[in-house]
Amino acid sequence: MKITKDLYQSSLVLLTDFYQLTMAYAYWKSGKGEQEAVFNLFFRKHPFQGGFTLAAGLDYVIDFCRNFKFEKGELEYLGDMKNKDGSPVFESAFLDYLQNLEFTCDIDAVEEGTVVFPNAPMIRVKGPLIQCQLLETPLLNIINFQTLIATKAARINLAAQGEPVLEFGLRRAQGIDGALAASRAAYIGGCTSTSNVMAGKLFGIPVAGTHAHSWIMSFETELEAFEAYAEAFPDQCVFLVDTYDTLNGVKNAIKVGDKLRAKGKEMVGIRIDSGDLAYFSTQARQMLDEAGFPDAKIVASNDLDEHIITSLKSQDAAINVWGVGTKLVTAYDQPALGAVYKLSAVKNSEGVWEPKVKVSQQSLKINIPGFHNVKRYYSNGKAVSDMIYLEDQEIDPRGVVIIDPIDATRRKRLMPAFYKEEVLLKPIFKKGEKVYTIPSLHEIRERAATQLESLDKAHKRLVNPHLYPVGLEENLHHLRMDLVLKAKKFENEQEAE
Ligand SMILES: Nc1ncnc2c1ncn2[C@@H]1O[C@H](COP(=O)(O)OP(=O)(O)OP(=O)(O)O)[C@@H](O)[C@H]1O
Ligand SMILES: O=P(O)(O)OC[C@H]1O[C@H](OP(=O)(O)OP(=O)(O)O)[C@H](O)[C@@H]1O
Ligand SMILES: O=C(O)c1cccnc1
Repeated sequence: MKITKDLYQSSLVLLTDFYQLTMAYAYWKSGKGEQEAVFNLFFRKHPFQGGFTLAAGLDYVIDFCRNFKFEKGELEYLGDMKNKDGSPVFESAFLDYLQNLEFTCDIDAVEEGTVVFPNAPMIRVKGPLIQCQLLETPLLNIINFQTLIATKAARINLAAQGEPVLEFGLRRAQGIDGALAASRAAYIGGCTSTSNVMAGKLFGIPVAGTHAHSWIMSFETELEAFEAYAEAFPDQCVFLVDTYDTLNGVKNAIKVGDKLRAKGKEMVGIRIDSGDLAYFSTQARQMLDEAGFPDAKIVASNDLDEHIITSLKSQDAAINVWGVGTKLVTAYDQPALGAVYKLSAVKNSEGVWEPKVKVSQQSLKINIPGFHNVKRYYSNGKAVSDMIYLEDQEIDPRGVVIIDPIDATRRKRLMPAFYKEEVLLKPIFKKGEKVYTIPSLHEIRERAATQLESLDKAHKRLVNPHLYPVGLEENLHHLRMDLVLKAKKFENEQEAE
């Protein structure tokens, strides 16, 4: 998949916040540009007040990094930028530096389709400060959106309890790229198909759909419209029955269904797009069954989301297929995932790594220092805990204490030897070379399904989910606390002066 080549004419290096470029310039000018650093991308809170988040977007990140190159047009644009006094913002030697800049970072990341939790790194970038800094905005842009939509899709699919969810969002999505990325993420999250034909072509997602009210309205009668549709698509008839009178629409669908059957064809089903979906679906089911169409599917649409689907299920609605658009692709009712990208270590002039924390008034916002990774422990296929640990830390298989990063009184003792473990950050780039084999979108979707299956249902419920335990390995916890206390002491001393 090539987002840069297929969707855009040029490289995406300027798809960044201006301050990344001004910082890059200042790093370069101060001689720090090549200093090695580590940044981590993570979020602090699950979206939708949920208990899990589903990672998506890494494929775009890989594509972005592989095409990370300042070309002539971009350099000319930057070269033309002027300060208030008319002097150039970026001196030409810096533009020469950018022209020669090759992507040389190490990137480790959780694979797409992995269930992820707050505070644990989803992506770790190690490399020269300038490059790490320039990756911040595009990585956040890509991961925040696709992860948000994949998570929404997973919630909707969980509510549908394995019944097909067709993604219908293109018309209401946030622009062209928003729509395409949303269709991709929705497929990862478990949707069966998309109505977005370009997403089908670009990503290999199955495309599917029914027909609109305009089709019915363009004929004298609904029956004629159904007959003409059956003529064109004898094997793929899903009749939209609610243009005039829903139950009369079902009767017309049955009439055309009988005619199709006489020709050796079967109607696939009907779609209901308005009114009380529980009432009309159960009525329609009864009518279809009595007319000898027990296998005809009932598709429902109309502003559905995970909560309405759950409610319809609790009302015993006879819906088999769910068409979901607006609320899926716009991530209703949480417009953004708040993932951030924070510096966690720099290599000093003696070549020694120095872990870094940003001390904040809110303990929630204190980052995790050092060069760390995440291990997930599984018992009988179920995920039991995630541990964030310093990568060079020996882990005692006989016992390890993990400590909640926000509330240090919440601790858990684990016996790693009892569990199957998975290291979640996988090598993606080494010194700028891709070392990861990108799975197909279908494999990513499979991984998402397996990952969601590995999560206890207490963490998957839509309302008040049980908190999944994620903790800092003891030594990392102490390192973090020491750094925070040191920084606070320094702050206090400065205040006293
Ligand atoms: N039985 C039900 N239980 C819960 N929510 C439902 C039920 N039936 C429909 N809904 C949802 O209620 C919302 C509004 O439905 P409403 O009946 O007002 O739509 P409508 O006005 O008939 O449709 P339209 O405006 O498209 O003609 C939609 O989000 C729909 O999915
Ligand atoms: O409701 P969504 O989840 O976004 O699903 C897509 C909607 O798009 C279509 O409606 P259309 O655009 O014709 O408008 P409508 O609301 O008047 O049916 C379709 O009939 C669905 O209702
Ligand atoms: O195919 C459909 O039924 C469809 C497609 C887009 C939006 N609403 C419905």
